[in-house]
Formats: sequence, structure tokens, C-alpha cells
Amino acid sequence: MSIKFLPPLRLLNPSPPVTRFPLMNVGLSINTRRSIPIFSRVFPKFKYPGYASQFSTRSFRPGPTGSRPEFSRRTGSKPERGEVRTSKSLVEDEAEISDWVSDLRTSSFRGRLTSEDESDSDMGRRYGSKRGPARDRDSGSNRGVAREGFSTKRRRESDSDEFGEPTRRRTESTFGPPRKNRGTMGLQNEKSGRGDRDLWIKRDDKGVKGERGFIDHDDDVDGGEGERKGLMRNPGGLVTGEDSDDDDDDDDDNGVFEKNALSSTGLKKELDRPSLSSSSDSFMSETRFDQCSISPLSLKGIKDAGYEKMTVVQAATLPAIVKGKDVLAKAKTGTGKTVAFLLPSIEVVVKSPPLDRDQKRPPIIVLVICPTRELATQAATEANKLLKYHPSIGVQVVIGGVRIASEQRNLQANPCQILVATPGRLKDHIENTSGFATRLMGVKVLVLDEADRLLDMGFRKDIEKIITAIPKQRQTLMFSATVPEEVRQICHTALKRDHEFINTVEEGTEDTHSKVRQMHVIAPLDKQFPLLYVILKDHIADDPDYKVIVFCTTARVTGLVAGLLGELNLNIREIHSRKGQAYRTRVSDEFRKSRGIILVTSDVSARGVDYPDVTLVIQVGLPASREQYIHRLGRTGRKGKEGEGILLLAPWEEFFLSTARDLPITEAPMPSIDPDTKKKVERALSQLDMNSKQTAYQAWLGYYNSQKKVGNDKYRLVELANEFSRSMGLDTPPAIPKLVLGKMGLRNIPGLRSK
Ligand SMILES: Nc1ncnc2c1ncn2[C@@H]1O[C@H](COP(=O)(O)OP(=O)(O)OP(=O)(O)O)[C@@H](O)[C@H]1O
Repeated sequence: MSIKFLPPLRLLNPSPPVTRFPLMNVGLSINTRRSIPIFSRVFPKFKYPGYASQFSTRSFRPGPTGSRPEFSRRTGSKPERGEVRTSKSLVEDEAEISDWVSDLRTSSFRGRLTSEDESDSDMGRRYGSKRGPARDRDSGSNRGVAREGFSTKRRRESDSDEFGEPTRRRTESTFGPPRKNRGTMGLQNEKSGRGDRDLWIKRDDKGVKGERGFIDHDDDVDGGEGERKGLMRNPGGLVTGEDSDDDDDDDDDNGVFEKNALSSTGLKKELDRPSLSSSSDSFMSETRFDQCSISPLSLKGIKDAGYEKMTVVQAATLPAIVKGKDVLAKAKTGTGKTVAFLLPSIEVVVKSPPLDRDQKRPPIIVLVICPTRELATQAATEANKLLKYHPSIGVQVVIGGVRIASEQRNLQANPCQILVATPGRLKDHIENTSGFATRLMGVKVLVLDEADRLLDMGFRKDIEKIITAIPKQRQTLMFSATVPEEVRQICHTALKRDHEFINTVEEGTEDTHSKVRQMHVIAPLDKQFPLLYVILKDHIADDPDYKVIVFCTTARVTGLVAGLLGELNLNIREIHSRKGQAYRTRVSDEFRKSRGIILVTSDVSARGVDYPDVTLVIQVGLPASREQYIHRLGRTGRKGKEGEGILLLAPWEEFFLSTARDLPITEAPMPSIDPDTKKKVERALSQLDMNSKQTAYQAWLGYYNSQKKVGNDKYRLVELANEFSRSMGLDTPPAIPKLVLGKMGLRNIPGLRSK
């Protein structure tokens, strides 16, 4: 059977020699290029050059004509098809953040950019308009315009989902475009003369079997250590712009600034293809766990957890990881990445000498870092499931929001080999917990879950610090549903040069699930609260088993929206960084188990959190990046299930859609707001306390100030903030402390009130 490889991309340097790595012993071997850096593996101090680093990459994709799914490696500097390399410097973001903090930009804002302005009347015209965004009209883009009506139609599904679970009753919204009949792909196991392998079959619209291919896997994988190379350090020491103690969260809205996610500008894919991909959403492989070289006790734990077969990302990454390779893996949301990195990490512990209980500072062997507390706790829970029959292996969690002294006591009393941590708290322990640094010198595996988030501006400094505290001689695993080009360029911060990039997202398909319908609604701010209410009411009416997540831009805005929806008698819970950890944990557990509930949250719930059966994700306002949009959306449609996503934007936020052009976000028809609903919402707004409006206003201003496209024009920013203030029912915008205005670079901007 022939194996196809992606054509090597044009390099700025001559190609390095090609090496071959066997894949799971059987049959399939793949081309790989040993990576030779083409530029210094030191953080560029001011601007990233337009080079992409060279490292071995592996892309999991079915062959175009049904050939064996390919594990292709891409080497070199050229972006993927359709990607536009960004010239944006990460340090520019940092500079921007520093500027707010150090008050350097008080008078340095540009004059008003009238060309970019959109008058109120224009906004009014857009509201209710059926026409698509400019992008669609002008470019003939493939985004469909949805059918009329905002009602949803219930549909019962008796079929099973990909995980063999009966799919619960679902509703099918009619306000998206009619879903095309798509060909599907499935994986089934077949014994071949060369060992077990997954037979991959593509079916056409009518379910008729068509193209076939194979993914090989083996039963006998060598667990040898990978090549050891030095690590890159960042000598520059980037400023993170953080000043909050709540440093493992994504929504610290002290009203001054928000953490800035990586730019998405380099990721635009000008792909000309149907808005709903004809790709497969199958992510279960036919490889059973017991076909791989996993210890019997781990296998028992896996079985008890209810896992029999591997997901595709698990099957694709396990061979490389057990061989000791560093791996950067990309797989869609909700497809089992946690087990993919935990299971082989546990195997490393199993192979290590047993813990000596009398040892004063027993080594930590596996260090897992997650960007949020919820995610860290969840990963530890999953680890404990897998460790059910390994009583001698311990897991502990260290996260912000918990008293450090109690964590210190715990670490002392219950030595663990696996530690799951959020970056800020981990750094605290490195600096303040006696003997902790020594224990970290035992680390053999470092895992960065949500790697792109951990390497962005908000966390990178902490991560660099942590990396200097663990041995260079280790294996590093990075996982995420999004791996922007910038991350590939800087991943040498932690990964060895010869790491593998394993991409399980089929070439030419979206990073989101095709079973999750994505829509956008464009409406001015004064219509957004009523619209949100209408959308929720509509969804609730259609699905009594509703489970909705509403994402807001900042913690304070989240608090405001939760308050409003609560006043409107919806069954609301809220999670954000302004809530205490005990409350967050309780609410998170409750939401996980419940139906008929709405979680209003900030980005602390955007990544990784595995709430089952979320029916709808609503994102209100500009997502921090294309990646953050994808992760938030990924809270629905997990484990192959269906879901819906609605993005509610103001007309001046519509530019976001062009940064997510590669995603099938269709225009929803405008829901109508009847006068009663309008009044009801106004009344509810008037019930909210002034303090929550004041803090939301300040946080809103801080967030959009940090969003370049909006925040660059301070005059316009203030106009918009005051529009937001009016949307809360305030005629006069709340006053903001002078100091805060100074930090935001907003002193003396007309329209702002200071105190
Ligand atoms: N092999 C398997 N078989 C069945 N279920 C699995 C398997 N592996 C993981 N799962 C389940 O799949 C769900 C999603 O897994 P997980 O949270 O690890 O996804 P993820 O890819 O990390 O998602 P995200 O990108 O949002 O972080 C979890 O409920 C997990 O228990």
C-alpha cells in the first residue's frame, strides 16, 4: 500500500536529512525530518522573524482517495495551505500590556479613525438586516445564510454516539442552514498479516462503503528514552502584564487589562470549500488499549473507567510517547487528549523505582501543568481513575485559590509521583516550599496541557521559570486543540528539537467539529441583553434537557450577565475568577451533573473542562482570539455528540469573523424581540445593583482596551464603552478611578468620568 506524504514545504534553509521512525512496529513507517533550527533557538527579543522553525511534524489524515490515513511530517518554514504568516510580534503585545501598566500611553493614542467608524444609524440599519457580513457579500465566501426563524425543532435520536453511548434526546435548530448529508468515515479493526491495524472506511451520503485505508498499530513498543537535547531559555524575560494573584485564571478583570492571547492573525485560512465540511468527525480508533504495551494494572484502571478503544489522538500519540519522544499534539476538543498524555506518563512512573516512603524528598516524576484550576482538578481526577490499581502511585494537585500552607502539608504528608498544577501556584511552591525544588529534580515527564495557552503572554514567564526548575533530561508533551503558528515557532522553549508534531485534525478540515453548528448574530450593544434572553428562552423551550454555557468577556461582565439572567428567572450558575475556589468547584460539579441549567462564565471555563452534554454555547462579545473561540465552542459536541454555538457580536466586532474565516460560522436570522421582552429585560436590568454595573463597565473598558482593533482608537473605545453603559440602563457612565484610567492610557478622553 502506498503511503503519501505531504510535499515538503519550501525551506529558508536547505532540507535536513530525512530520518525514518517506525510507527508501532508494524508496517507503516513514516518520513520524518530531523529538525535543525534555522534560527537561533533563543526568544527573539523584539520581533519574531517570519521564519517558522523546523521540526518534525506528523499530520494524521486520511488519504485523499481513500488511501491509508497518513502520518505526514511537515518541515520548514512555509505556513500550511491557506495560512497567512503573521508579522505580529508577541513582544508587541507585551509592550502594549506594559504600556497600560506603566501609564506611558496617556497621551500617545492616535487620533480618531473616522474611516473605521460605524455610525449608530449604520448599526441600526444592520440590526435586523438579513444581509450577510461584508465578507460574505464581497468575497463570495461560502458562509451560508441561515433559514428563516429562530425556533428549534425537536428531533429524537436513537442512534449511538461515537463512544457507544446512547445519544440523548436532542433538538435540531432550524435557524442554521440545512445540514448537508455528509459522507462519514469510520474506523474498524481488522487483523492484517502485518499485525493489527485500523481499517478506515469512508462512507458516502447514503452510508455506502467507499474508500478505505489503514492505520497500523503495534503491540510491542519500545519504551526507550528519546534523544536528549538542551532546552531553549528566554534570556529576555518577558513581562506578562499580570498583577493579579489569581494568576492561573483567564479572566482577571481588574479593569486595567486582560491577558492577551496570542494573535490569530497568522492563522487565517482562505479556504474555498463548503461551509460545512465533508470531513469525518470520527475520532475513535479501533485500537484497543489492551493491544498496546500498557501495564496490566493500568489496563484494569482503563477498563474500569469504561474505556476500551483508544480515541484517534490516543492511538496516534501513544507509540511516539512510549518511545520517549517529545510530542506536540493537536486534536479537536473533547477527543480524549487527557488520557493521551496521562496514560503514557503513568507508564513512566510504573517503570521508575518504587517510592521510598522513608525518603525525605521523594521525587515528582510527572509534572502536568494546566492553565486553570478546574482543568488541573479534572486532570488529577482522570489520573486517579487510571491509577485505581496502582495504589503506590500518588497524584496531587496544587492550584491557586487554595491555602498554600495546606498544600504544603499535603505534599509533605502524602508524597506523590504525579503532580498536577497551575503555573502561578507551582511557581509559588518552587520559591517557597521547602524541599519542593529538590523533588522537582526527579521530573522525567513534563506535560503542558493547553500548550498554546501556557506559552502565550499570560503564562510564558512562569512556564520558563518552571522549566528552569526541572531537569533538561526529560520528556515533554504538549497538547491542545489549537496550535497556532506562533506556538510552533516558540515550542522549542520546552520541546527537544527532534520532537514530533502529531496533528490528528485532517488536512483541509476545520479545527471544530462538523456536528457542532456554529452561527453568529450581529446586533448593537443595546439589543444584546434582550437578544441573549430570547435565544436562551427559545433554546429552553425546545429542549427541556438544555445545558447551556454563556461565555462573557471578563469576570465582572460575567457577574453582571449572570445577575441579569437570574433576575429573568432563568436557572443560572456563574463561574469566574472573582468567585472563591470552593464556590467554583461546587458550581462546576453541580453543572457537570445537571440538566436544565445555564452556566454563565468567563474564560476560566473556556478550555479543557469536560462538562457532558452541553447543548448550546453562546459567546457574548469578542472572543480573545480565534483559538479561544474554538475552545469555548468545544465545551459542546464532546465525544462525537452534536451541539450548537452562537456568537453574539456588535457590528464593530464583526471583524472577528474574518480571523475565523476557516470556520463554518453561518449567519443566523435575527431573532425578534417583542416589546414585552424588551420591557422585562429593562426591568431586570434596573434591579441590578449599581456596583455590579460600575465594575462591569470598568472591566468592559479594560478588556476592549486590550483588544488592539478596538483599543487602538481610544475615542471610539470610550464611545463604545458608553454604549455598553447605556445597554445596562445607565444614562451616565460610571466614574472610574483616575489611577485606573491612567493605567489604561485613557486619561482625558472625552466621555469618560473620573473620580
Ligand atoms: N478511549 C476513550 N474511550 C471513551 N471515552 C474516552 C476515552 N478517552 C477519553 N474519553 C472521555 O472523553 C471525554 C473528553 O476527554 P478530554 O476531556 O480528555 O478531551 P480533550 O481532547 O482534552 O478536550 P479539550 O480539548 O476540550 O481539553 C472525557 O469525558 C473522557 O472521559
